[in-house]
Amino acid sequence: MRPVLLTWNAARVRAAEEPLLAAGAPLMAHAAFALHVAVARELRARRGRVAGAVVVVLAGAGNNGGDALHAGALLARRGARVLALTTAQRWHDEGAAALLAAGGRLRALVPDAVDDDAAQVLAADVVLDGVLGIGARGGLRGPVARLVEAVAAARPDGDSPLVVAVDVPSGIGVDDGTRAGTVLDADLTVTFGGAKPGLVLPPAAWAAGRVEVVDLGLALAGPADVASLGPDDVAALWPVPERAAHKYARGVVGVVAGTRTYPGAAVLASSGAALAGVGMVRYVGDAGDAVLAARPEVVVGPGRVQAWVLGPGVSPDDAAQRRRVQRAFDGVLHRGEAAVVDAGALDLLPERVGPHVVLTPHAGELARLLAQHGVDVERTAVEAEPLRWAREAHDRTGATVLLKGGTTVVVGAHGAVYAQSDGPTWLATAGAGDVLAGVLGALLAARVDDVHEDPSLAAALAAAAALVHGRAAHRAVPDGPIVALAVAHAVPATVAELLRATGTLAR
Ligand SMILES: NC(=O)C1=CN([C@@H]2O[C@H](COP(=O)(O)OP(=O)(O)OC[C@H]3O[C@@H](n4cnc5c(N)ncnc54)[C@H](O)[C@@H]3O)[C@@H](O)[C@H]2O)[C@@H](O)CC1
Ligand SMILES: Nc1ncnc2c1ncn2[C@@H]1O[C@H](COP(=O)(O)OP(=O)(O)O)[C@@H](O)[C@H]1O
Ligand SMILES: [K+]
Repeated sequence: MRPVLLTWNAARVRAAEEPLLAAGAPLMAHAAFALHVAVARELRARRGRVAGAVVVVLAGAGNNGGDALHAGALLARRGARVLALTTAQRWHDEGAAALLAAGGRLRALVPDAVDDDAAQVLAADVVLDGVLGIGARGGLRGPVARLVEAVAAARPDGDSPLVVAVDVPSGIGVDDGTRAGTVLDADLTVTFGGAKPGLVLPPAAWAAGRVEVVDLGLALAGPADVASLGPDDVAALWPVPERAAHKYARGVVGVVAGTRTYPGAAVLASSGAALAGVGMVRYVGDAGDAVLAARPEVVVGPGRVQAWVLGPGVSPDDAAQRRRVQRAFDGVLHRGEAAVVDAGALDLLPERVGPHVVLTPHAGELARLLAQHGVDVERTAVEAEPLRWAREAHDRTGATVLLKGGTTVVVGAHGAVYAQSDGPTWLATAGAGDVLAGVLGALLAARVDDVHEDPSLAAALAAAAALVHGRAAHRAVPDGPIVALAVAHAVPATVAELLRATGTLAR
């Protein structure tokens, strides 16, 4: 299983490259060699051999183009028919010379015949996207932008040719995960020295395909800029009961969710918490009958808790539930109880809280929350720059922020940032967020003391909850429609599988 994927901003990668380049390390040769090995492997898997394969290299002006041209040269030496289309006024001289010496061809894109060039690209077995790398400023422009648009339009299902992005898909926001204009969606990204944030952050990450990191021996020290937890990491974060454990020691979650008229959210949030493994779930509200019918182990009524799940299904006109949410916030502010703040509780959030409070908005809710703090931003703008706005919400509230979406972004204390893409798109269904809130509540209840000791842990737990939630959806129904309660029911087996795989067993 995959361990955590760490990513570093362009400036940090460059800084780490510098001493090696100064010492004469052949980084580009190394990068290009690894790139050609990956492409050769894909070609062999697809068509049996490299010789005779048609390879188109899109080569920009910089070193990214140099990597692609050198890899093209190595493929040409193995018998591939390689054509490089240069996309700028200049190109990497050494890379171009190597390609020509190996029998490859090179010519400039024809601005007036973009459709002809697009046809060439579409007829290839593989395309190397080496237009822009970490030196990109903004998106693709000019003829290459039109070429990529034409190719994308003719390749709606991401079919042939295989697209391999060199270092990053050209034109993505390398550090912030934005997508300015058209990007050629890759099947595979071969990235050098260390992964980049844009390869895991939405929406750019969706253009990266599978990501392979080529180790260049860079000393990338200190915390990563953005991390993406893998299944391996969850076992270390998950609270596995000790032999001496009892239910109170394992943590109690208090759920303030749902109403008598809308009990569903209460059931889903309570189920998420109970099935994630917690000492006890207390439900506080008017939907106790429905909760007990679904989950007889839940205790209905107030009492001491370590963490709250506040807000799923709490409507603005339910004064009683809103009072209960506010009472819970007293415990959060004065007794250090942790909390997951979702949906209807978001507009009751105190002005300033700590990172032991995790907000779980989707993009629309985040826009509304920011509006409460005087920041005017539309939902679509949040979707275009999730990291930026999740960070803004963290800075303004002090809370850890888990922004839900196709890729979930978490921003927490001490610069902790995670991006998780674990769930199927079927997960975008009513009530799925309520289950996630419950699962996260269970983790916070069990580990609230650790969170107070290391506030950035709340972000890691939020990322772990998103990972388990996403994998539970896959397990509930592989490749098909799911309902929220089925996701909750798949959580125990999902956790068991992750713990087993790492040899972490309860004592
Ligand atoms: N420093 C090194 O020796 C290494 C660099 N490597 C490669 O080098 C890349 C970085 O190379 P560079 O610094 O040359 O940068 P890039 O190759 O990303 O591109 C820089 C060039 O593109 C132009 N440009 C920037 N944004 C543009 C836009 N939106 N439209 C059109 N043109 C634009 C710039 O003016 C410049 O000429 C990495 O991504 C990686 O692929 C690897 O070979 C590993 C070693
Ligand atoms: N395109 C998508 N692909 C995968 N997961 C998604 C996608 N869109 C949303 N999700 C996930 O689905 C869940 C939906 O939660 P939410 O919007 O809160 O719904 P609800 O409030 O009805 O429970 C979240 O976990 C979110 O990350
Ligand atoms: K590229």
